[in-house]
Amino acid sequence: MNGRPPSLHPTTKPPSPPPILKTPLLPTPNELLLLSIYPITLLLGHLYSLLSPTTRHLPYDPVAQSHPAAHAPSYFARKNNLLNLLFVKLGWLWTTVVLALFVATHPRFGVGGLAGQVVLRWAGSTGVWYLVTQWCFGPGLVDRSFALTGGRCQVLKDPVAMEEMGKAGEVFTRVACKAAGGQWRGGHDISGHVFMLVLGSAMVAAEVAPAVVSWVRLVRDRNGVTTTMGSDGQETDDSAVSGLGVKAAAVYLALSWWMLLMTALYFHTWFEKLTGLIIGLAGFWLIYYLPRGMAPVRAIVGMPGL
Ligand SMILES: CCCCCCCC/C=C\CCCCCCCC(=O)SCCNC(=O)CCNC(=O)[C@H](O)C(C)(C)COP(=O)(O)OP(=O)(O)OC[C@H]1O[C@@H](n2cnc3c(N)ncnc32)[C@H](O)[C@@H]1OP(=O)(O)O
Repeated sequence: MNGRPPSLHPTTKPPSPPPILKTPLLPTPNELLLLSIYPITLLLGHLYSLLSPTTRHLPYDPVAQSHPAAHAPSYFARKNNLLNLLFVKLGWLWTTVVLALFVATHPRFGVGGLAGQVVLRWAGSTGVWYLVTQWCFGPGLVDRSFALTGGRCQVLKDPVAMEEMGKAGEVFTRVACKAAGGQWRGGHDISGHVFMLVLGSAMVAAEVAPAVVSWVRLVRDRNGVTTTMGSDGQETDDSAVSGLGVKAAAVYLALSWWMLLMTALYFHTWFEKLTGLIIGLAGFWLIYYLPRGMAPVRAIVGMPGL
């Protein structure tokens, strides 16, 4: 002890908090919160299906990826439910229609090359969807990965056709297999529903969210009677941010979430849904995050809301 009282103003600085990893290539905390809706929906839906007394004892057909129709626990557990046939099976068409409606009805796309940049981002996402589900220099990636993991089309009704296919060692598609009266079995079947619902809804949300955020800001400003100006200083028109395009997008996003939940509840194994989610998010990252960190690419495709 030197008899001196301890200083009230220590000269050494308190340790600074660890630096937060900030990179344009990763989602911001708010974006992460929104994106977490996908894994949470899949996880809770799947857990419910394992625990629920109504579904857990029902027979499940791993080849059809569903409960047999006679034992379907609900209308949405049947493949021929109307939302599946009209909304998901034509899902990319609806994604395109909703995005086009948004661009056509929102005034911010009237000037500059903004609409062109949305079309470029749409084209990128469409390319990803096409390569994964439809065609990738032959069968799409979903069908290729099925064949690579040991899957084959078994044409049970026609042994000759089956032998021919076996000899050719062809990569068949699920659609062609079903059309030939066969069963697509034995491989890892990435959930196309999860992939497409995640990629399409994330794209629509990313494009439309900035307009809704500016609308929320406008309402808040009005409540405080401060201003009716939008973020760009122009007078903001309510219909521009809550108009037909935004309403269509809201309906589209609600239906996408519902069908994702239904897939989580009644279809596919957990791993097949997980791989659908990972590929869907990877596709979204490729089109919406990678360009953020590459200035020349960003200058061409832009970013939603900027
Ligand atoms: C700002 C934009 C402006 C644009 C301006 C354009 C300018 C350029 C100018 C000019 C160009 C114009 C060009 C436009 C073109 C646009 C692109 C199109 O629209 S193309 C046409 C539309 N086609 C689609 O949309 C197909 C979408 N569907 C698919 O891709 C597949 O069906 C997919 C990926 C959704 C699913 O494939 P799975 O159903 O075969 O496979 P799994 O998801 O693994 O499911 C396995 C089984 O489980 C059932 N299942 C799974 N989840 C289910 C659920 N929730 N409910 C019921 N069944 C479920 C399924 O039904 C399936 O059964 P089971 O094979 O049918 O027997």
